[in-house]
Amino acid sequence: MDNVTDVTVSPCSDSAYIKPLRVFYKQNGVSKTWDAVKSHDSVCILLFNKSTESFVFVKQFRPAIYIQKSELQKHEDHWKIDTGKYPGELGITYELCAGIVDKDKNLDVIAQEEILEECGFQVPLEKLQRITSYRSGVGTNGALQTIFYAEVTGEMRVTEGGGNHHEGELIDVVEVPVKESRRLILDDENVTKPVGLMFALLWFYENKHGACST
Ligand SMILES: O=c1ccn([C@@H]2O[C@H](COP(=O)(O)OP(=O)(O)O[C@H]3O[C@H](CO)[C@@H](O)[C@H](O)[C@H]3O)[C@@H](O)[C@H]2O)c(=O)[nH]1
Ligand SMILES: [Mg+2]
Repeated sequence: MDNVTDVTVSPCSDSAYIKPLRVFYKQNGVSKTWDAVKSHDSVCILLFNKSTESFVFVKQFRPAIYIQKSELQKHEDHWKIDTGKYPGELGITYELCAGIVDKDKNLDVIAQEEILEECGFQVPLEKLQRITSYRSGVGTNGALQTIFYAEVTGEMRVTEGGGNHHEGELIDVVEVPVKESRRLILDDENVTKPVGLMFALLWFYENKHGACST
């Protein structure tokens, strides 16, 4: 998964996923501009496997994280990244199972499909608990992310997960015992992760921890 080579970066104006835009406006009569990205909303799910008393996370290579941690070298109209100096592992993250809202379906249905596709569990809709929603960014991208919680068991696992291979998704499913996960909230800054994962764990320890035996 971290065997990333031949990295080239170019400007982007015709994406199916994002729209980089420049906003012109007046605030209290003063002219201003702001550069922002319009993108899909998303869902994510904290999955707790009761059979193993572990959280089910996904690990994947994230180009956005990788370019942020690397140095872009200009070559005419594009950039290159030296993968000898900046190896692919820089872009590997631990995340909640998550997916973009790019279909006209209810959020819980999208979450259910994402759990099956990425983690291999068949979860009935009534087992999905909506926790809350929040803006995933405020400076450049204000998309809405809705977070769910679901408890699963070994019997609910129907595939190995791993993402949609037709779309080229390459996802490792990792289970981290509840006992070891607390360090992901504050202590382990070397694990690259989104704030939603940290929030979800705090929510679990605050609201659910008494429900399991650890
Ligand atoms: O530029 C792109 C963007 C997406 N894809 C494809 O689209 C899929 C999208 O996957 P999906 O699982 O639906 O969404 P995520 O990439 O997991 O992103 C969601 O989950 C992330 C983790 O919470 C959030 O940061 C994002 O905002 C949210 O959209 C990818 O796997 C690719 O197959 C591309 O090929 N190129
Ligand atoms: Mg995803």
